[in-house]
Amino acid sequence: MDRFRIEGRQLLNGTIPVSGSKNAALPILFSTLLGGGLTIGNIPCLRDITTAIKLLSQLGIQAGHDSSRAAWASNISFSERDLTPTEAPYDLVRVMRASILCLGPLLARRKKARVSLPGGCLIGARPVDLHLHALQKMGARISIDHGYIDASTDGLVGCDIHLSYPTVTGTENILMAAVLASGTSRISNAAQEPEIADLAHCLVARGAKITGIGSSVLEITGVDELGDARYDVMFDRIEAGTFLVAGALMGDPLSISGVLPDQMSSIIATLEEMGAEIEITGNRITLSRVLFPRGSTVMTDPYPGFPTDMQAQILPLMAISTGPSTLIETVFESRFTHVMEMNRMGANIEVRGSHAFVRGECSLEGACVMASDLRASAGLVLAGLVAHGETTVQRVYHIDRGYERIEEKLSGVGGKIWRESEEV
Ligand SMILES: CC(=O)N[C@H]1[C@@H](OP(=O)(O)OP(=O)(O)OC[C@H]2O[C@@H](n3ccc(=O)[nH]c3=O)[C@H](O)[C@@H]2O)O[C@H](CO)[C@@H](O)[C@@H]1O
Ligand SMILES: C=C(OP(=O)(O)O)C(=O)O
Repeated sequence: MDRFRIEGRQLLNGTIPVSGSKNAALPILFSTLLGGGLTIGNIPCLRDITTAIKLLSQLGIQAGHDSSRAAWASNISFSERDLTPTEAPYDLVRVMRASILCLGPLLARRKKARVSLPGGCLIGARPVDLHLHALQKMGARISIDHGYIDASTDGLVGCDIHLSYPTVTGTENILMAAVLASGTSRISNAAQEPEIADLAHCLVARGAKITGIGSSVLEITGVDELGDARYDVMFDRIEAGTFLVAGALMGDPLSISGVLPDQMSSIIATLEEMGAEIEITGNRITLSRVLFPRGSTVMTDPYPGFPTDMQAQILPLMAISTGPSTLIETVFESRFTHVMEMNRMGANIEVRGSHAFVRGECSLEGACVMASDLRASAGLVLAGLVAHGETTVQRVYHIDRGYERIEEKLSGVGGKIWRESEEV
């Protein structure tokens, strides 16, 4: 197990290139189960991506290279080798919930799937009932057996699906299933996250018929098969937002490059409200540290709202602000595990239900803290960057799920952050 050691209060100056998006790359990777050959570019080197490629290989999808870290390439070609396997086992689903994304494609292409139930996690219960109801409506027979979703069909049939909540992976699973279903499907109240549009554009490039991309109503007319294509994954909005907060904390100035600023408006607006002066030039965003950040009220929401995947990262800025802030988490019921650790660094945050009340005016101090999930880890790294003295963030395997070489990217702009092996 690795940990990060961070020497705080170093000014960050320069440009950080933003990597390909984890949450766009994963559904695109699982879409290879729909058939056809696909070369994917701009794939980030992340633990979740290697897990996905391992699962795909067990499901008969061949990656055109050795996907180990040492031999990593950001362009990888995928092709179908064997259409018989249909099981996503617990040991892989357990380490990555997004494995549920193989359910829709497997059912559509192979008419059968056995996928371990992902179960709850530290950020909330995270059921998949909306995925299952929609697939049942399309003609899947589904039962739960010893912790596994057992699904089969004689052929999926397009239909109207209204989602009672705009679930992200739910929308992606249904979209992928509908692409090979017979007839037309209409998904209303679909999630509108840009990563879903990225998946849809990739499917269209392979011959899928989808309209309404980027909106809350998707219409899909099924096709018999998908063709070959090459597709580059979009930038990671959450990685980009994380570095923007680093800029607001310690930028001198700090830029991020390779982004579409329009897709980051809620994060940019929040930072501006807190006092950041943000300059946007093409696909680059620049800001400097905010000497006296203002407190704010931020509520997480589905896109285009403020992303829940950014709430742990905005907290250190709130903690040092000149006035109080309130952070309201509406997407997941228990996504505040980082608060206790931030309080150990001197923050003054009180959680009551879905609300975190941040007193502000704190001077954060380095401490030994423990990461409990992916974004919690990122929030603790940011707290370490602005804290006085040394911070140690333990269990950084969480951050390796979703941030590509974060310590190298931060060191490259002047941060003092080192990866060390943790003694167990
Ligand atoms: C791999 C990926 O893209 N992960 C993202 C995806 O997760 P994920 O797709 O799991 O998140 P959802 O949008 O599905 O979940 C949002 C809310 O809906 C609830 N829900 C969801 C499905 C369902 O069948 N029933 C149900 O009740 C969940 O418990 C949660 O409270 O979107 C989240 C919300 O933006 C992000 O935090 C995750 O980073
Ligand atoms: C919660 C996240 O990922 P996942 O849905 O894969 O757990 C995340 O990216 O912050």
